[in-house]
Amino acid sequence: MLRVRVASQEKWWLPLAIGGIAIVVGILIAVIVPADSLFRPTTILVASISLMGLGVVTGTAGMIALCQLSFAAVGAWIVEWLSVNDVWGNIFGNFSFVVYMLIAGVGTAVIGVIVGLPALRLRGVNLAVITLGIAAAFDLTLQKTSFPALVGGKHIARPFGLGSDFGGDRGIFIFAVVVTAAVAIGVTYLQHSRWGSSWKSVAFSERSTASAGTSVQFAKLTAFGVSAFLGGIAGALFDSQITQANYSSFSPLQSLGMYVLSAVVGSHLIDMALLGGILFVVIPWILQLLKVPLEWSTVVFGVLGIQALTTGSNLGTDIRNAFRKRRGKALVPVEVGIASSEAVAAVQIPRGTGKVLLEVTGLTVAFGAVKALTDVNISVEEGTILGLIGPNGAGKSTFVDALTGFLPQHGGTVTLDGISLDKLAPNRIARVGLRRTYQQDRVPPTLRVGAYVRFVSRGQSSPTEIAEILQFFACPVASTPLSLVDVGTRRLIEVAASIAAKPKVLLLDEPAAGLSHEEHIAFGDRLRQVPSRFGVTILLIEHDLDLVRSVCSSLTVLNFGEVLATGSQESVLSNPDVLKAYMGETELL
Ligand SMILES: Nc1ncnc2c1ncn2[C@@H]1O[C@H](COP(=O)(O)OP(=O)(O)OP(=O)(O)O)[C@@H](O)[C@H]1O
Repeated sequence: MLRVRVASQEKWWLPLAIGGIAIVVGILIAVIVPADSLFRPTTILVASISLMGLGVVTGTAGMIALCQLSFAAVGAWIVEWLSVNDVWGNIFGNFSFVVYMLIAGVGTAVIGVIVGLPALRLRGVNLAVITLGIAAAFDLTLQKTSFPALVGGKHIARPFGLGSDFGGDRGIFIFAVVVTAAVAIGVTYLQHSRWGSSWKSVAFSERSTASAGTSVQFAKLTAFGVSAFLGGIAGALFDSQITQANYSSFSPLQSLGMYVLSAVVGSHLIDMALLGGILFVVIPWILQLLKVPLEWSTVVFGVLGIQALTTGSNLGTDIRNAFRKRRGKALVPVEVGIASSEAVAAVQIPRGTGKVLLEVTGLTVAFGAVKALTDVNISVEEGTILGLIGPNGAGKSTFVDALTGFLPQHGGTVTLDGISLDKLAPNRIARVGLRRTYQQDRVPPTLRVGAYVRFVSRGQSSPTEIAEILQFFACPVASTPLSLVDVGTRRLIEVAASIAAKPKVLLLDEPAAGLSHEEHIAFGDRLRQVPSRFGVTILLIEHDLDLVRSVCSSLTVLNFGEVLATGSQESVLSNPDVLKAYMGETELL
């Protein structure tokens, strides 16, 4: 289910308030500015809506889509067909255009989801080529078939019975203001919803998105669907303005220009989408005034695009960072502050309940000729912390990948609390109750701490519980942007978020990497409490043997992909084979 929640609980009303103010300002502009000067401002709003859609799929979800104006064309086509045939005019009267516009949005969203299907397999340039190809195909089709109003030699009726005179232009502008404000409010809430978090997560790491229990396919397709919906609404609104569409308004080249603008300004930010809308209309207009051929606007957009894509930044983020700097809130590492206390240090190494929760039997993984794991058998007892150690390349991370569904071709079986995980996709495995963290940083910096933890925990913990877990691991408060947090702390937040998901078993892949030795000890003190305090059983992969000694109920050693020893800490760490396997590292033992 889609749950909407803005970053700061107290400020859920803010987008509504800003939207309301924007509508009032828009009406004032409509009253003050002569009606015959409102055509371009209306087009700016239409372009802004289209850019907000592009901001979702490109700026937020990180996918290249070069067919946004094709979506607008689809929206315009649907609205024209419904209007020309006056399908429900007698039912909805003056409001029928609004109904047609919504239908156009939904219809275009369906097309958007279909167009988004290649994105499930393709990325980067390949996806760009496909979406540009789709734009070209739409363009050719529209050239051949044209729009219903043009074909019938008609103009569609404007909404609310507005005429095509200047008074009507004023009304259309006010209508466009209201629609733009509604879209901006909707996009803002969506960006802060679970969908929005999944888009930001998938842009940063598809693997960690799946590990958080979210379907990568769903995240990508919803981004395409929402983007196309907004494209369709923009197209329909444009039609209400011009009353008869022509294919030349939706060319692939203009879609390309719009993509570039979106990247340059950062149109996932609402104010920047508005700025993009202004540039989209004003640049060709200035060229027209200067009597420069309009095609040159494409060159201007191209130059801006090269600048944006090569620097990897956008105007919106740069402006916000500059403001932060001015207000003394520049990018500074947030202090971790995780420290040992005597009370915490006194907590004993956890003892299990005797029940086997995770059972791995005969796990075998080969990468071509390299046998990464051979017939590995491991069982993890409920309520314990099992340490999985071994030299570099022993197969520890491969073990975690295989268990969590990222190596589906593995041999052997894995059961969690009696449920077979063998045929399940990574996001299903996470939902069944086997979670993992990563050796590399996979925490999306575009989210805030609280939004990230809510996204990963999938509603398993209340806001109070989340605040408690964050405090327990000395993580920054929920409102902190993750981009301000150093990598070591981000890994702690990843652990805290995974615990907030209340999995049955959590696989931690070197969770303390990036922390100082003292922080390692303090982290170990917290970790020891996790099984009893949060009911989460842990399998810990760790090179720091001080940490391993301080938390693990038992140990398993992997070497060359095979289990070398398993049992209590004392028996394993004094095993001569283990000492030999570590060789140069024996002083560690
Ligand atoms: N995608 C892959 N393709 C080919 N070989 C791989 C792949 N992933 C891992 N391996 C090989 O499998 C073996 C086990 O690697 P793995 O990363 O699981 O070890 P590890 O114990 O986690 O090492 P480290 O402690 O350095 O993280 C190594 O020989 C590695 O080179």
